[in-house]
Order: sequence, then structure tokens, then C-alpha cells
Amino acid sequence: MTEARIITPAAQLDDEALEATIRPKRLAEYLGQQAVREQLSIYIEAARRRGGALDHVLIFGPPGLGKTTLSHVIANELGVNLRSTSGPVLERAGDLAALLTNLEANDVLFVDEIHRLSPVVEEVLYPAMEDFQIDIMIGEGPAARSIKLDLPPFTLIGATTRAGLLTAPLRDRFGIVQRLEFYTPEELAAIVRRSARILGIDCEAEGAAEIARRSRGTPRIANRLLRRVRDYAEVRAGGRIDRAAARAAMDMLKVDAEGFDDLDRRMLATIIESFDGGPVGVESLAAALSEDRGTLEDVVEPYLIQQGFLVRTARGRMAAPKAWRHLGLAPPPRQGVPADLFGPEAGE
Ligand SMILES: Nc1ncnc2c1ncn2[C@@H]1O[C@H](COP(=O)(O)OP(=O)(O)OP(=O)(O)O)[C@@H](O)[C@H]1O
Ligand SMILES: [Mg+2]
Repeated sequence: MTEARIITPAAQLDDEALEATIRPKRLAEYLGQQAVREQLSIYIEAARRRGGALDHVLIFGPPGLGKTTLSHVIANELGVNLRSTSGPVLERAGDLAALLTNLEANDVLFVDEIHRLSPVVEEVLYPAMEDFQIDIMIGEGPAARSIKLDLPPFTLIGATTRAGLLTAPLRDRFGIVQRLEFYTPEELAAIVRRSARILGIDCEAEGAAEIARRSRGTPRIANRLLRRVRDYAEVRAGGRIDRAAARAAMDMLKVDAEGFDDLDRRMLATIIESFDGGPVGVESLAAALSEDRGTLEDVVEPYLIQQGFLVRTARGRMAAPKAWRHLGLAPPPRQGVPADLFGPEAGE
């Protein structure tokens, strides 16, 4: 694994302290994701007027796009407490029951990585979400019996990078499902300028735009690049981030003009050079790259696909013509079209 990957969307240790200060707290500070914000603001307002709990919310999207942030924003806008846990942490049914019975009316229970809940915990969640009730077992052996407990109305917010891994019964219990999309360079530039303002960094609009363009559509990466570019600017450019300083810093970090780093380029190059452009199965690709399959699927691929560099087919991954060109290679003619469709001379 590439530990020091500057543009990995996954959270790194030094992100955490900083994220606490720049993480948006209100909907108005949560930039981009226009459709998501508009819908949520209506649902939140309606719940507030009724004085009831907001319907359960499922938020999904690639790492670093703002799922955790949005969950906190929702609780803040509702004016309720947020309790936070995650799928892998909830090992036994009792762990979840303890959390649920401690909620106050209309509170938010945030479950990160909700696709990783164990089946027994999920069973407890169903009646809790549907009827605000749980069944708990008292005693052991033949004397054991189950009692029903009423819960206060609450909102479950589940976050996941892999909505496809949720069981159907769990997914069906969410009244509100929101998918976060990669941010546009303009949205990311606004996020960079906001972060720079909060952190007291001198960043010109053009510098912010340059950082934004290379941030893989991801706010977490934009904020991380901002800090690395600031370091560079302080030492080499009088502390001011303009376009030239931003470019020079990112060249030094080996983040290219598309925002790709070494791993992105290696993935594309491997498909092209070792597998003739694909299709190649993700397992073979992971082995060839000595990378974890999950990292490729969750972290590397989504942006390459969204940007049209990679195509996912039933038979595996293929490098799109854009990928060949990005690596300075000529794409093969009629890529992806079986040559025999066009007769014997078509494949040349
Ligand atoms: N819409 C936004 N506007 C401004 N900043 C944002 C926005 N979304 C995310 N950020 C910034 O990006 C950082 C990462 O977001 P967050 O931790 O919420 O991502 P995530 O989707 O929960 O990631 P993961 O899948 O790794 O849990 C936040 O600390 C915040 O500063
Ligand atoms: Mg998160």
C-alpha cells in the first residue's frame, strides 16, 4: 500500500486536527452538492416544524466527499445531539441497544460504514428504525426471556462508500437516500478559499483554482493539498499561494494536471502495458499492482471512471482512449470493438 499517498481520499492522521476547525457546521457552509442540500433543507425544516424526528437518512459516496460532515450538519440544523458509532465497532446486539436506549427524543444516531454491520446487530436495528422498539434478552438458559423496550423517536444516519453492499431490508428502511457526487473544480475552489480564510493562509483565487483542479473532486484532498502547498509557498514563494506556487508545489508532490498521482498512473499503465488495455479483472489488477482490491475499488477507480479514463465492463476494467493519451500513448483503433465485426483487415 502507498502509505504517504498525498491525494488519497482516505483520512490521514494529520487531517483530523485540522478537519475539526474547518469542517462545516451548518448547511450554509456546506458547499456544493446543490441537490442534496436543497432536499435536505426542506426535510429538516419540515421535521422541525412538526417537532418530530427526521426520517432515517442514508448517505453514500466515495471517501472524503463529506458524508460524516453532512451528518453533523444535519444534527446541528435539527438542533439535536449526535451520537456516533460505526458498523465494525458494533459487535454485539447489546452494543447497539445501549446506544439506542440512551438517545433523547429526535436525536441523531450516526452509523459510519453501515455496510459492515453484523447480521445480529442489523436484526436489532430493523424494529428500532421501524417502530422505535427493540427486543432485548434478559437472563440466560431456559429462564431467558425477551422484553420489548420503547425507544424515543430518533433519526438514524447511515454512511457508506458501498451502497451496493447494504442488505435490501436495511436499505428499504431509509426514507431519505442521498448520493454525494464528486465536486466540480469551481466548488472545490470555493472550499479551498474558505479553508484558507479560516486557517489564515494567503491564497489567491488562481492558486485556489489550481489546487481545486488537481483534487480529484474531493474536499478532503483539496484541504490536504492546500496545506502542502502552503508549506511550499512559505519556504519558496514568500508565503503567498498564487498559480505559479500552486503548480510548482503540486509538481513537486507528483500530482499531475488531472490530479492523478503515482497509483492512478500505475493502474492505468498496468492495464495498458500488461493487459493490452483490458478488460482485466480487478483481482488480477490488484495482484499486478500489489494493492488491496478494496483500495482500487473504493478509492482509485471511482474518480478514474467518472472522469472517463477507465471503463468498467462485465469482463473487467478497460483503459479508455483518454488514459492512453494521458500516458503519452496512441490509443488502439476502434478500441473495445471486436475486430471480427469489421472483417479481417479491421483490427490493424
Ligand atoms: N460540502 C463541503 N463543503 C466544505 N468542506 C467539505 C464539504 N464536504 C467535506 N468537506 C471537508 O472535507 C473533509 C472530509 O469530509 P468527511 O470527513 O465528511 O468525508 P467522508 O465522506 O465522511 O469520508 P470517509 O468516507 O473517509 O468517512 C471535511 O473535514 C471537511 O472539511
Ligand atoms: Mg466519514
